[in-house]
Amino acid sequence: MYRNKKLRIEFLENLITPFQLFNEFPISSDIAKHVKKSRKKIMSILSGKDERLLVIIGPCSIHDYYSVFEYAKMLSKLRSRYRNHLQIVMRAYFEKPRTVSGWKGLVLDPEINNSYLVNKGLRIARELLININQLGLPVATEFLDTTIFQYLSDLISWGSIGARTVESPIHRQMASALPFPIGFKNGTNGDINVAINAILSSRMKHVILNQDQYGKIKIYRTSGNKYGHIVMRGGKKPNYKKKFIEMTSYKLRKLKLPEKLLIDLSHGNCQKKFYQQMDVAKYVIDQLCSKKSQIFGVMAESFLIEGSQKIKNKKFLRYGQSITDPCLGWKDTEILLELLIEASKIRAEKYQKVKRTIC
Ligand SMILES: O=C[C@H](O)[C@H](O)COP(=O)(O)O
Ligand SMILES: C=C(OP(=O)(O)O)C(=O)O
Repeated sequence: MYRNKKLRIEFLENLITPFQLFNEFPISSDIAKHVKKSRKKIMSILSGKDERLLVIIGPCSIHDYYSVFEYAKMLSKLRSRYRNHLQIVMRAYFEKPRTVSGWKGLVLDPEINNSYLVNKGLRIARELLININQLGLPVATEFLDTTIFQYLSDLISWGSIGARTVESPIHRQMASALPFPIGFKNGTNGDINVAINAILSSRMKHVILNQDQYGKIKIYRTSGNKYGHIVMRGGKKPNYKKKFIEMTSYKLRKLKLPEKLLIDLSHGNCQKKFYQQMDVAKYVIDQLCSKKSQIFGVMAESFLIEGSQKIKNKKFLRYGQSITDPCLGWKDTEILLELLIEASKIRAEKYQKVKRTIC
């Protein structure tokens, strides 16, 4: 085995190229059209042309193909039923940023045993992304390793830069290259300014070093992404309440940035108590119904079975339950979406009334 004694590294194996993976799992023209359309719809919601509520929902992380695909099939039915009022996008998170250490997600370690079969992880992720999109369900993911986006981003409609990487220039620069809206989380300590700086930075052109389809490292100029926005995810304390929304809006307004906010019902906002996502949702719904709000969407963590389980041998894991943050179960997911659809309807009615009065 190759070891470079001058560096603290040990060679494991060659990474497949994006070209190899695209050949094994090509995107059909129908799926490409669906992704393009979904991105446009999210952009329209962000620019205020589309009044529907954006709902980004799904497991905290993906560790198993079958349970996630079962969840996707159930969610896609609700997406069709609620399409007039909600734009539902499924969370499919394959990379997990850790506060200190822990399982790094399906792409890095698909066997969940520190074997780091990254090529296998990429293949599973791409196949799953194709099949979820095939259901007509757009997909959201977090981009963590700056190499990975070349393999999967053609199948993504909304991306996230997480609370642990939002201050990283490299991640902001990567966001400036991505052709879809990006949600920047506030920092884990609750700092909003790091996310606002990320929005500003990702709107600019940058130069990045990255591989091409054949694995050759190139120097690229990015064109900037005008669809960056903030995701309020709380910190040590929640930040979904009115005073935080108003304060963040004010900061955005002063910088002439769109006053558009997405509320993460989970993470610091539910203080990792999964059921509190429902309480956060009820508060946000009140906000949505009471006046024309800056909130254009919400994010929730949900899976087939509520809660979470400890990581153990893959064979003994409970089917459909998170191995990272605890999630709402399917029943509560249905209830949550019903609540959100009511809020979206009330909001749309009010908006129509205002429009009619103006006319
Ligand atoms: O979203 C998942 C987790 O909150 C994130 O990966 C951090 O996890 P950790 O604090 O358990 O490492
Ligand atoms: C890791 C996540 O969130 P955050 O960066 O807000 O902790 C997540 O959404 O899975």
